[in-house]
Amino acid sequence: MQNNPRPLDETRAEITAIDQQIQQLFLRRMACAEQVAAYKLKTGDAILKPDREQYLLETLGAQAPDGLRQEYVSMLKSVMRVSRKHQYETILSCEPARLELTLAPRCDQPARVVYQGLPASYQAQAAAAMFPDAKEVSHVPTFEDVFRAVSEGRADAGVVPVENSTVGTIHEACDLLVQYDLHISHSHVDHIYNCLCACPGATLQSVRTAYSIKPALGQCQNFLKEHGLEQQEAANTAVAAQMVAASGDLTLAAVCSEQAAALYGLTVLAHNINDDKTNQTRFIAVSRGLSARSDDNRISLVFTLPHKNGSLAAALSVCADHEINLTEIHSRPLPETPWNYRFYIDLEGSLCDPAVRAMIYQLSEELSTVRILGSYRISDSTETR
Ligand SMILES: O=C(O)C(=O)C[C@]1(C(=O)O)C=C[C@@H](O)C=C1
Repeated sequence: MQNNPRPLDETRAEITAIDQQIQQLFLRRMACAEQVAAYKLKTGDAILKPDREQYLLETLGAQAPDGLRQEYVSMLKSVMRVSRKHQYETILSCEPARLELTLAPRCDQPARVVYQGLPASYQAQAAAAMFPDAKEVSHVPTFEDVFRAVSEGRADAGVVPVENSTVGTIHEACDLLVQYDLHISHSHVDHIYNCLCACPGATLQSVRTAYSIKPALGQCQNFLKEHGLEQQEAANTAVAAQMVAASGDLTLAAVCSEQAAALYGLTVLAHNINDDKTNQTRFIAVSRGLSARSDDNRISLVFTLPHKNGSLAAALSVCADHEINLTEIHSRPLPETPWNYRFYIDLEGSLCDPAVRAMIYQLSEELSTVRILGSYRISDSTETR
């Protein structure tokens, strides 16, 4: 390092001049990318050419000085990534059918809606808020039953929770989204106010055990621990309420909504016992067939990645290059391949946006498995994500 560094303005003036030169070179390079795109449009050749990229990275990388090789290679990778982006956009604008999307009409008023649990569960409340005019609303014992009912055509939409603001992702729903060929068509966020409820005559002193579905227990950990309550899992908050009511046992309590307490004849011993008073859950509706509308503002994708250095960063950079904002990412382990993951991402936009389509085209060409889980509109004013 120099003891008397050059004044910042002078160095910045030189940087600006260099950046102008780089810009000229960049424009020439992108003009080449357009030529390549025209050639590949005609020949149907793939845009991504890993061998060619590897050759450039190795030969040009070897010419860079040791202390700057990594920096140079990173820059060259970015240049080639945006060169591909430009090619995908160019080709897709000429031939939109390159991105094969079979779209079904969106049904905002499904006749038959199914949810897991029992009436007065949070899912039941979400289903009613999402589809108030449904002709037939049914409930089934498990999340998988919801997916099965929709896939087999016994229901037109299934409502499941996917994420809670306190305990995070509801993994089972995410796994089922991959196992079943269904798509997210609607999304809804509800505030969740859990209460401790027990049979009439019970008190906070008499209850010993709290029953509920695992995420609901997770949302009330501080309260349950402070009151020394043993925690037992039930299939659902409303199932827990019904079970406690049927037992008549003054030592048992359910963590459920006020509505569930009222429906099953329980007394509320403590209102809003959540650790986080802003506790909210996001529900989705799944339907058969992928649908899209121009006023959709969220897209969900799932993909797997090669077990290679930088592959997740490269995939996310593709989203950023197309200026598509990422709102959520999480991963799930891939069964039977330890330490390999499936990635779920939520992005802002609609499948009708040309930029979103170009991004999906690039991802689906460059990653081995990309599935569009849905394009939908975030409907509730509480839904900020
Ligand atoms: O040479 C090609 O086939 C190109 O498409 C050009 C280019 C590049 O920008 O250098 C871009 C994408 C390929 O993966 C390899 C190289």
